[in-house]
Amino acid sequence: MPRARPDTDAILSVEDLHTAFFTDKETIRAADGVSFDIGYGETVGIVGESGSGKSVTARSIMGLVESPGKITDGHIKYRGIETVRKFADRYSRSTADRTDGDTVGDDDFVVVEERDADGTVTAGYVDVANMPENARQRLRGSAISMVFQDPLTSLNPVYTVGNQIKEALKLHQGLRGREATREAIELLEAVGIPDAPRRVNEYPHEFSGGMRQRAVIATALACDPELLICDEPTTALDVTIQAQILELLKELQKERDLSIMFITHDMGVVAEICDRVNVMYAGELVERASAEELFGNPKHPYTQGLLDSIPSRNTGGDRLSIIEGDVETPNEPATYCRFAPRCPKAFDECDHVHPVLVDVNEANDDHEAACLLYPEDETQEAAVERHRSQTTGAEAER
Ligand SMILES: Nc1ncnc2c1ncn2[C@@H]1O[C@H](COP(=O)(O)OP(=O)(O)OP(=O)(O)O)[C@@H](O)[C@H]1O
Ligand code: NI
Repeated sequence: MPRARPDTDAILSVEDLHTAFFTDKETIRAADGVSFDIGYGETVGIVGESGSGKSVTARSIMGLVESPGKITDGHIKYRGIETVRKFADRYSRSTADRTDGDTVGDDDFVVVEERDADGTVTAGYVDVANMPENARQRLRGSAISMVFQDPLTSLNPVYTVGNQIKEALKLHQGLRGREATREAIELLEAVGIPDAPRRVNEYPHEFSGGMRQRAVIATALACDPELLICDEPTTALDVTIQAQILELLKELQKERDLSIMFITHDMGVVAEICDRVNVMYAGELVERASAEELFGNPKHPYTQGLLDSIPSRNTGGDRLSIIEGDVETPNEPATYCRFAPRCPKAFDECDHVHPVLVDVNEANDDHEAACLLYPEDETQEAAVERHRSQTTGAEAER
């Protein structure tokens, strides 16, 4: 059951997202029923091993899923009010004669929930999952902006760093000429690039790895986003530089009131930057909690395994243990626990019942795990029954 929380707390709500790749050989259910929220000004982590579906989830939000991939079901509700207003003016039907609380119907991707007395939209959302491509293009890189792992894929080697930032400024804020140059320099300074007035005229290859990633972040900020999606932004960098970039993101978040979705496979990085964490496995979220709670009190055997595998300083950086085996590719709808084959705590039912996210116990309503062991204060039988009934219920609805 999704937690009751006023909608307006979240700038982004992903609801039962299904994104699949249809290849000749197989269907890969890369995001298979993913739901989570990102609150205003919050940093939310998505963590999991390679192939668990983190990037596909991010690309779905950005409207960047490429063929043979497709969002097949679910909603991605973006509530940034400026954006909703812009889209409501442009796309929604007969906005003028709609009253408070009125929506434009289920199929529409702009939903206005509230207007004030003079008709200004005060609440609503655009549904990225159900947007036509032309609308998606307008959204992309404006309200939501993305920083990828490899800065070289985001920067074009034949243009100066400054020109790339200026291009974004022109596109999204209509700035040109000297005004744009001044703003580009300011952005480079904001991301901690020294000697910005000179470096603005340099090419990406003249920047070091860390400086390049700073330049990418500056470019992402050029459209003045409310939500920044970072997909492993520090993975290619050495530890010292990584720490600096994380510091920078924290500062920028405070200064610009950014919401951040942060993707990583590194639990150490999660601990460093995230307020809340979603743990992903084979296309599904298997645990979520505040970062403090997740690290202090991990409940899902997969999360416990991930935490045990954090390289420890005490062991000279050696991994304490690793989870044996690989993430399975989700080809079929899950009718069992996808982690069971690797799980040290698996029992018979894990092969036959699909676990759904449930509160881990009565006392804790902000910590959920998708594992038949929970709620832990119920008998094992009752817990299994709860998962069984919720899965069949959800399936029947479809
Ligand atoms: N373009 C594509 N065509 C076919 N399958 C794809 C494509 N992109 C991703 N997938 C599949 O979707 C699944 C999830 O991939 P995704 O890139 O989201 O994983 P990830 O969690 O981001 O992993 P990593 O940590 O390695 O970046 C994988 O099985 C992957 O093979
Ligand atoms: Ni990825």
